Amino acid sequence: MHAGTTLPASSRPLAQRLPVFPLALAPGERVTAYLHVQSFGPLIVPMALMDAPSLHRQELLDSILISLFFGAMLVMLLYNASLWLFTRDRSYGYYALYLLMSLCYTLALTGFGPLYLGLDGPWLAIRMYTVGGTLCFVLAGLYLHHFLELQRQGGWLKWLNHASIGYWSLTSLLLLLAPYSALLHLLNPQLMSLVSIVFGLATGLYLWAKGNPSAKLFTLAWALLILSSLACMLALAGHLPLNDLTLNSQLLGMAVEFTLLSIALAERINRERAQRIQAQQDTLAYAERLAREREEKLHAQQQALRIQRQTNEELEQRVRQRTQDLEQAKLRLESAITELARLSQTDPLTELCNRRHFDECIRQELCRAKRSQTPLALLMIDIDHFKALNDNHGHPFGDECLRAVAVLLRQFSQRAGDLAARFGGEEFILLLPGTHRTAAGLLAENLRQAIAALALQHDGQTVRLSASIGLIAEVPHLDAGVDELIKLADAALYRAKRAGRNRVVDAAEEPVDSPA
Ligand SMILES: Nc1nc2c(ncn2[C@@H]2O[C@H](COP(=O)(O)OP(=O)(O)OP(=O)(O)O)[C@@H](O)[C@H]2O)c(=O)[nH]1
Repeated sequence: MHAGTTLPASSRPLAQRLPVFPLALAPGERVTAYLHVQSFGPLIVPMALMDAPSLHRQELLDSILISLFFGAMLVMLLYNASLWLFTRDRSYGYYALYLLMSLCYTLALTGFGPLYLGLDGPWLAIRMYTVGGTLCFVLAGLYLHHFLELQRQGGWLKWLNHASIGYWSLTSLLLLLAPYSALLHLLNPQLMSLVSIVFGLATGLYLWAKGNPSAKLFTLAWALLILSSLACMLALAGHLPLNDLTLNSQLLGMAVEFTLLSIALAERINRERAQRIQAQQDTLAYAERLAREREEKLHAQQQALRIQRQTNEELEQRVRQRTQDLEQAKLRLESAITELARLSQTDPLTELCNRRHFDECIRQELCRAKRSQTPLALLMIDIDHFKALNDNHGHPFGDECLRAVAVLLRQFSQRAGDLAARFGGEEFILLLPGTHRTAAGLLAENLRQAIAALALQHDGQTVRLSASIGLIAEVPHLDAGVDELIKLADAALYRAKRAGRNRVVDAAEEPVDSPA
């Protein structure tokens, strides 16, 4: 009879997952049975002789326990595979694959795969066990790399793990192609398993000590797997009692390891979620702070703008005010200048033109008269006996008389271009451009009469004035000068004085009129 996992179930004497050989014995019969054992790897051969009901009871119990184990594995596998699908976090993907490979390995180890899933036949049964086991190390290494973030740790840890992954990948490939027995001495997988397991534990402990939050549960899970595997190995070596517990301790350890690793992943999800929430809160707080700062900046800018606008308005207002002040000052200055100019041209007592202004005007009028060859008349008026008047009635009254004569002079010089000026003392001069001799003589006579008609009151007395007038009126010849003109008028005046005063004398002839 032949039995074993490498045989199809149909070729086995009994369709059992473990090698079972039926023995039909009569009561009290003695038989000698020989068992030839051949294995491609380590094999436990716990021999037992039991009747059919006991075998079925035992098998049922084993199947329930192992099925529970597979069920738990399957649930965790699906759970982690779905987590990977939704999160795309490679830790979940590698862990799900790790569970899948562990499932293959344990299916082969327990004999469930070849028996119930039809995964029998020497090639497949052996590969499920060997390649499933080595791929477990590959995926455990990848899981370790991502779950404990060895990339971030860098250095020797990362490279040792890479080396372990490389070794187990190569072994998996070779085991797919070559028989296990041929590679056994070359690859020494038992020793390398021990090295990898110890490396995993050391890595977990090291990172736990460094404060990696995921390392704690990982280390616990890994340590439990090692302890359970150790218990199984010690039981097999005869150092511990070989019973159902020690025999299946590795499976138990794996179940606890898977559970702890799942919890570790769940804890990581929770931690990462908390970190995400914290990060979101931080981001929110940061965004709020930014918004607040921006608002404050905006407010400050608006305030600065308002202040600037206010300052500008104030400045403009001040500039406007200052411009108005300047305009007014300019106007005042101009009027002051005008007033000054007027004052500089005006005799303060009589408010007629003064001598200086008269000199300027007569020069211009003389030029114009020469250019246009029009007549220019000049009247020199001197109040008679003014000294006596001053002496008799006082100087202030003399001033009043001068002002009264000035009023008359203004009345007699109304045409455009006419100019009445105080020539000095009690002497006045009247410039009449464009006035012919006859008209000038007539005007001089009327003026004389008007002066003579003045009746000024002083101390209850009526004071009368008279004036002598020298007149010249002619179209000036081209060489004529102002001095010459004045001299001629003055000479006529002198003659009027000499002739008895209160009269008009034309420079060109004898006096035109004399008092009666
Ligand atoms: N009140 C007053 N008297 C003045 C002013 N200017 C000159 N006089 C006086 O006028 C007088 C002029 O006298 P005179 O030059 O001798 O001439 P007059 O007495 O008028 O004699 P005749 O001209 O010859 O008729 C002087 O006594 C001056 O003091 C003035 O602004 N106000």
